[in-house]
Amino acid sequence: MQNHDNLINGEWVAGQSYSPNLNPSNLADVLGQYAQGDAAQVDAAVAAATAAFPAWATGSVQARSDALDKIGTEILARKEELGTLLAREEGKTRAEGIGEATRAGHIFKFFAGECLRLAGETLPSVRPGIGVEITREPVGVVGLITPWNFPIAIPAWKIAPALAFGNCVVLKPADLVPGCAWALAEIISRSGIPAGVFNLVMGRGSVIGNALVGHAGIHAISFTGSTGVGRSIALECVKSGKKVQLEMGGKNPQVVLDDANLDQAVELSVQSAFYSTGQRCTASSRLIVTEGIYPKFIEAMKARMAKIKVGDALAQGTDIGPVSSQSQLDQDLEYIQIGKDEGATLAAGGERLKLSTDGFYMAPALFSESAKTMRINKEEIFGPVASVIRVKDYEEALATANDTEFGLSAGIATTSLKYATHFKRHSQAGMVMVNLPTAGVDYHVPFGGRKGSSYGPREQGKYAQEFFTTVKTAYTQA
Ligand SMILES: NC(=O)C1=CN([C@@H]2O[C@H](COP(=O)(O)OP(=O)(O)OC[C@H]3O[C@@H](n4cnc5c(N)ncnc54)[C@H](O)[C@@H]3O)[C@@H](O)[C@H]2O)C=CC1
Ligand SMILES: O=Cc1ccc(S(=O)(=O)O)cc1
Repeated sequence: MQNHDNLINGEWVAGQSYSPNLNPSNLADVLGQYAQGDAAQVDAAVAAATAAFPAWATGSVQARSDALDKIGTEILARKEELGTLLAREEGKTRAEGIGEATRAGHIFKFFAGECLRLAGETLPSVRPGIGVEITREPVGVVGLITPWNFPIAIPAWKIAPALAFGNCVVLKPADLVPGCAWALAEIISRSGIPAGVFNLVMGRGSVIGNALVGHAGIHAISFTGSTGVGRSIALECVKSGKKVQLEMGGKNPQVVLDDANLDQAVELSVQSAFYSTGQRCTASSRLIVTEGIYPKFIEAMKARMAKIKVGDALAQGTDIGPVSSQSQLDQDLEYIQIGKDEGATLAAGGERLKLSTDGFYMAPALFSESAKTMRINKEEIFGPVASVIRVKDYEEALATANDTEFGLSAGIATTSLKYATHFKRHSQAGMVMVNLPTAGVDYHVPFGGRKGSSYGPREQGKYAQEFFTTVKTAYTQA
């Protein structure tokens, strides 16, 4: 069984101990042993990044661009292998895994271009004879803390802009899925980037994540994960004056109006509620349906859900793989019980499935007759569980959609231009979809939410420079 080490200052460094990386489709399948680092390794990684920073920050942008392009090219060339690894360690289907690896490759190539386009401004001063230049400089050494649900795309979409804009990186991936992050680090280690510019320290959040957040040598933290951890990280960062960016939970609404195309509304609801096992921050978990279409919608959803094949993530024909871990499965099943106890009707699914391999399988669940005040409609479940809320009309649908502490993505299924236009303007979400699933975003445009979903500048696209650079204003007397 291969040991996978941490990458610090260009060297592979053994962990204090090693943890097995288990396949959630088949617990008998162990992908390998992955290093558990400690606070001393975080210190060493930050020291290496600090030493590498001056040359990287002021060096050739062509060299940065070439390295990012090379990383993207290798990921794309190996997308099937990496996608298979991803499916094996996280449990999304192989097709979804290959799609995610492809996204990661495109992200590196996108930022290979972006680093050449980083622009400033020159303005006349209000005082005669003086010029003003506004430029962007890297922030410094950044800590990137990533979750388990997108094990290659989320590391990619934090690493690529960080490096493109001249920062040095310490990546701490989710303990549950270190395999893709390690494979990415291995590719980056051969890209021509100098030692210390990129470092990988695997291990527990409470050890490695905590040490990174509290480290005086870290200038900024970019985090994706749960709301509780995100908020505690933000507090620590504010105390020590670090820049911070958080992508956290969602309770994304999918509105379906009477005038919607029923087949399309059902398909996009199934896609965004249940695909990737519902483990996407952009998944729809509240299906808000006007009363004229409600009965037909419930029946059509049940019929469509009966065709979903839950199975081994690597098997041909699987639509939905397992839940990622025992604790996530326990959480999902607990919410099924909570929904029943609250009086919602379990219209389909929700049971633990025993298949031919020992994995964390459950049938996607749909609650009907649910109320917006129920816990299943207020708290992020992060599994293949959705509930339908019946509303009178568009106005009630919009108010219900916005009645949440989160605001990541929101969707509407309608053939009315009037309602679509109004929803785009009045939804309190950072990303709005018309006749499209709430999950399914492009890699080259901003990603992020409002209210409790996100904090700090947007990720992705050219907007990523807001977080990974700092602005300097320079005055010159001619
Ligand atoms: N919005 C999203 O994309 C995601 C949301 N979640 C939500 O979070 C719940 C728990 O999942 P977890 O993997 O446990 O998420 P988490 O928020 O605990 O972990 C996310 C990352 O933060 C690290 N971390 C944990 N504690 C830390 C600390 N004290 N200081 C610094 N870093 C720390 C973890 O090791 C991981 O790398 C899920 O059930 C789901 O509801 C989880 C993953 C992604
Ligand atoms: O990498 C994060 C990520 C990638 C994709 C999506 S979506 O499924 O396309 O919405 C969400 C987050």
